[in-house]
Amino acid sequence: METTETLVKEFAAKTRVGGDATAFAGYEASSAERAAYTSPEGGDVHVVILGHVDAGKSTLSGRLMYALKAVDDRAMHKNVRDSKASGKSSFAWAWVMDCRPEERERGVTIDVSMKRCVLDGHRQLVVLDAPGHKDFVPNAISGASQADAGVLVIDGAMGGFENGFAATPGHTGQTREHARLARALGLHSLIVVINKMDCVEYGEERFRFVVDALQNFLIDDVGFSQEQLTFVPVSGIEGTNISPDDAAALPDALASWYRGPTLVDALRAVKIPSRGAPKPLRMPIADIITEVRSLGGAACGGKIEAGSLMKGQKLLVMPANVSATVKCVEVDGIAVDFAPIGTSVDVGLSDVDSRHLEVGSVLCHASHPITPTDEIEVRVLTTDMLRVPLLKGSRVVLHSHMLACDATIEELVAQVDTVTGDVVKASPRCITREQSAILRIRTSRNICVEPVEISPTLSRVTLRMNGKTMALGVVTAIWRS
Ligand SMILES: Nc1nc2c(ncn2[C@@H]2O[C@H](COP(=O)(O)OP(=O)(O)OP(=O)(O)O)[C@@H](O)[C@H]2O)c(=O)[nH]1
Repeated sequence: METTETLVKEFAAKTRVGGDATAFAGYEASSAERAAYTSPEGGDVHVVILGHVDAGKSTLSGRLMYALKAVDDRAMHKNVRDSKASGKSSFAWAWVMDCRPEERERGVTIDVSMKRCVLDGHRQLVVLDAPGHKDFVPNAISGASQADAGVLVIDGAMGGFENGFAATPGHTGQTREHARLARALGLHSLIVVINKMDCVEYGEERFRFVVDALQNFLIDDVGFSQEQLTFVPVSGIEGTNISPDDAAALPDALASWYRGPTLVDALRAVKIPSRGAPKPLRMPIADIITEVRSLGGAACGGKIEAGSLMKGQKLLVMPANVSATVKCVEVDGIAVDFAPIGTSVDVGLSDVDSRHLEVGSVLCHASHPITPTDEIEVRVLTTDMLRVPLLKGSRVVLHSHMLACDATIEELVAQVDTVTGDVVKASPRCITREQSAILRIRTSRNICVEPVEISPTLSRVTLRMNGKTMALGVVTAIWRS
């Protein structure tokens, strides 16, 4: 067993690596990579659908897929027929996304499902439908960590919004938790969909009531700016206000007062911010693929968060630190020679044992790999779900991109001001709810994360305890052994 003394000795031998703009000074990007980094369109738009359980996320995602022609009439007729036969006809649209037998049986989303369609002339939309149930929040986190923008679905029916937004001891609606996740995981914009408007006769008063309450919370408590938010009233079940192509079908009760965008208009307006200078390949593994024959024996899927992937390229799988060669790259089942930053891909690898591929590992540029670590410094904001103060020695589950790992808080470095980041108290004895803090954390195994100055996406962390999200933030430094 490790004693405190051995841990201190071990820690003293490590080197702190903070953010450094010159980290990849020697990296020479290819011209195709540079072009992808400066493209005004910025590649695929990844959107995560979040919200309280039963808010209507899967139904809405199904409608969206249909409106954008990713599901045809035949497939929809089959869903209607099959859902009716199993006595679950109200879930026909949700079944477009919820494909697992267990999900269909229980009428709940368990894992994130991903579907792709054409958003406009040039861009693809990748929809990640996240589960709303509190037991599956880790899956919602991994969905949100791949996304550029979020759609927060609110049940607008009387009592529905109130239930999802509740914040009483013993019952916290997932609306609050998901909104905080969306912000902490760095989503650039949030489309807030007020769903089930058919249940309130498309009334303006109800829409305004829900928007006012949410706007105050999202701006004052969560930290979104007004410009990052768009509010859209819809009915997923009736297909109302989903796409501009259906504009003629707006019910009079809504058309009489609503002049804003449809959901598809709001999605088309999502802009991907500038990506800065090209960086070496980073692709966190989101899933291991076993059944797609064209990809071969060692294959995985994920989103390229930095750099690019090319057929024939040599790379390193970290933290295992084993090399591999890219045998093939597929985008939506179609083989490509090159895939740039921001693309969700399936990759077949050769010269590697598939046992080295794990969800949460990262495919890296062969000469500029990520540094694995088991000691990190994070700057976090604790949530109102933190009931027991954080202490030195508190055990948590750390989530970052696709990985989840047991971890221990080794040191409360400082309590800092939530707005300015200035140190309020060095080495505090404890950290309570809704406080900002710098913590040193030791993970139970080597993980791949990067300081926020180097990678905004691979630095985001969520700390959970007893199934609740109790702190959200970013990695500020790692220690190299
Ligand atoms: N009246 C009405 N019912 C809706 C609407 N959208 C969804 N529902 C119903 O709400 C229930 C839940 O819908 P889902 O789409 O499965 O909800 P969800 O948010 O994806 O559920 P989880 O992923 O399990 O959290 C189903 O019975 C739907 O038919 C709507 O716009 N109006």
